[in-house]
Amino acid sequence: SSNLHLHYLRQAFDLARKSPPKPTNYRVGALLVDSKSDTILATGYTLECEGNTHAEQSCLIKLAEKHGVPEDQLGQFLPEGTVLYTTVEPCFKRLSGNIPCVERILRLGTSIKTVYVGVKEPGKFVGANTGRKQLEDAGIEVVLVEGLEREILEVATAGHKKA
Ligand SMILES: Nc1nc(=O)c(N)c(NC[C@H](O)[C@H](O)[C@H](O)COP(=O)(O)O)[nH]1
Ligand SMILES: [Zn+2]
Repeated sequence: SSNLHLHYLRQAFDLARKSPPKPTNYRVGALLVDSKSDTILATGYTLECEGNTHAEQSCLIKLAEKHGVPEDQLGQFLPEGTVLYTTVEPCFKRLSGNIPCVERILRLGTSIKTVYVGVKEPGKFVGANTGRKQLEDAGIEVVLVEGLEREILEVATAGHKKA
């Protein structure tokens, strides 16, 4: 139901506000949820984990650490109904050259079945984000959850100089 999605997206939004503002990225929050048991498997926000990390990436790193495996081996430990909530859609390209989160999601196989997104990525850094099609082509559903767009973008761009 949409208010359940909004409930989790609001939690992701609260996480985004913990991210240190930078002019070169967005402040994003994310959650991995087991939709079958309604359990939060991991939380994450931009720059939470060591290095130049994304919110989604931080969720995966933390959960992989919990299971004692490298991030790219996490697929086997994710329950069937795992879903990802992220305030900004997963990146498909990063100006830093780091592995994009769409690729991090795809290499886990089909364990993540749906990605719930608060807003599409603005074009500022990498132009139009084509990640949604990559996910859908791999059988992963991408759902835009409406209602927090303005707040999400305000927090995401807080480190950018005012236009
Ligand atoms: N979904 C998402 N989660 C994040 O945690 C984050 N920071 C971005 N941001 C997307 C943006 O395109 C990249 O931040 C820039 O392309 C710079 O790349 P780096 O972040 O330095 O690797 N997007
Ligand atoms: Zn990313």
